[in-house]
Parts: sequence; C-alpha cells; structure tokens
Amino acid sequence: MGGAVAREAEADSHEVVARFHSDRPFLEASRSAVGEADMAVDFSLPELAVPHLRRCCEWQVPVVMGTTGWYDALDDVRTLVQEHDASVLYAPNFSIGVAVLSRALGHVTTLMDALDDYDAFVQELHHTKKADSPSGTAQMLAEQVVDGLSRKDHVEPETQHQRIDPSAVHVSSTRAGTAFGEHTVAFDSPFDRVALRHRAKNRRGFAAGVLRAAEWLRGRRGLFTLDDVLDDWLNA
Ligand SMILES: NC(=O)C1=CN([C@@H]2O[C@H](COP(=O)(O)OP(=O)(O)OC[C@H]3O[C@@H](n4cnc5c(N)ncnc54)[C@H](O)[C@@H]3O)[C@@H](O)[C@H]2O)C=CC1
Ligand SMILES: O=C(O)C1=N[C@H](C(=O)O)C[C@H](O)C1
Repeated sequence: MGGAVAREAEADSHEVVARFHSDRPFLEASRSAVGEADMAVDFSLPELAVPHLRRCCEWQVPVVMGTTGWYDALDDVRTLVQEHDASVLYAPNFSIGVAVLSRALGHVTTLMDALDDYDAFVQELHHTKKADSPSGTAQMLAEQVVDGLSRKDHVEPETQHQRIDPSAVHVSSTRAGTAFGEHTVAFDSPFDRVALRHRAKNRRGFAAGVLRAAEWLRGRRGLFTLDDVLDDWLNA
C-alpha cells in the first residue's frame, strides 16, 4: 500500500518527504529523517503498528494508520494519544465504499434487532500475501453486528468443528489469488438472505481515502477513525 499512497499523493501535488520499509526501518531512523513532514502514513505490519504510532506521537507527527491487526492495543493507543496530545486517525479500510457500508450496516442492524429469525455472518476474501486474519475490516463489521444485535455477544473468527454458538457472529476468511479485498455482511432467515457487500477493484480507493483522511486530520488533535471524516466527505 505504501507505493499506492505515494503515487496518489504525488499525483495530488503532495511531497513525499521520506519512505521507510524493511530495508530502511522507521524505528531505526532519526527525527531528522522525516524533516518537516506534516503527516505520516503507515501501512506496515501488525507488530510494527503500535511502536510506529508511539514514535510518531513522541515526535509530534500526526499519523494516518492503515495497518490492521493491532486493535487489541487500542486502549494503550488511546492513552498514548492523550499523553502526547497527539493526532492519530486509524481505519481498517480507507475505501469510501466501506465507510458507507459501515454506516448502512448500523441502520440495518437496528432493524434486524427486532427480527429474531435473522442470523448474521461475515465473509472476507483477500490475496495470498495478506499477513493477518481475519481482516481488520471483517473484524470491525462483525463487532458492529455484535453491538447492534442483542442476541449476539461475540465474534467467532475461527473455523468451527462443532455447532456454532448461536450468540456468535461467525467470520470466515479465504485467502486466494490476488483479490484486493471483498467483504460481505449477511443476515440469513428461513425465508431469505439480506447481504451488504463491498469489493475493492484495485488499491486506489484505499489510497484516495488515506489522502482525504490526512487532509481532514491536519490541525486536529485526538484519536479518530474514518467515520469522523465521513460527514465532511459526503457534504463536500
Ligand atoms: N486500511 C486500509 O484501507 C488497508 C489496510 N491494509 C493493511 O495494511 C497493512 C500492510 O498491507 P500491504 O501494504 O498490503 O502489505 P505489504 O507487505 O505490501 O507492505 C508491508 C510493508 O511494511 C514494510 N516493512 C516491513 N518491515 C518494516 C520495518 N521494520 N520498518 C518499516 N517498514 C517495514 C515492508 O517493507 C512493506 O513495504 C496490512 O496490515 C493490511 O491489512 C492494506 C490495504 C488497505
Ligand atoms: O491486506 C489487505 O490487502 C487489506 N487489508 C485491510 C483489512 O485487513 O481489512 C483492508 C482491505 O480489505 C485490504
């Protein structure tokens, strides 16, 4: 993703001050390496996300965090941001289409909460290079369903070798080929199935969302998500 974001940024007249990767690790860089950068964008590895966030907070560089797989540490990151009065915006998926799907899902789960016949599940498909599973987006969508449906109380991301607990939202992950990222949230009753689906056709949608989020974040302090950007985006 780093390359896709850099291309989109340069096409939009932003300057890419520095790029870090496995041969030039960010955590080994000095403050001067990022110069006057007014924003950092991170698409790296789950285990690097929090150390990278910490370094950016210490250096007072606002961050747009796209890396997934670190959300168990969200409370620590919230504390970190408060301690440093820092600026961080994170999202498991920077596509505007997923932001809209997520808003729509909020409305759908409110309706479905009154319709006990409907069970809910999430499916995701990604390319074989993906390091984390389930995807951050699938995890987010499944948690949204748990929050919205009183008959569900947890997410189950593992293959079940027994009957599924009816209070679980099952998330299944497939890794195959070069799929950019597909997510389906579905509600299944004895009579029909209602599904919301997003399919990324390439990586440009993620990169465009990152730029939009970075522009929104400038001058703001706190911990934000793409949902905070959405109202301005839709009304622009
Ligand atoms: N939020 C969103 O919209 C999206 C999130 N992602 C997430 O972004 C993350 C990265 O995904 P991809 O870009 O597809 O993976 P990738 O494997 O192409 O990129 C990982 C990058 O991390 C770099 N890296 C490895 N060690 C490093 C170190 N010590 N210091 C600095 N950089 C280091 C690698 O050089 C590489 O450039 C994943 O967690 C993925 O789920 C991916 C696409 C969209
Ligand atoms: O690794 C990817 O490629 C993607 N990861 C994100 C996720 O984990 O949800 C977003 C997108 O689906 C692509």
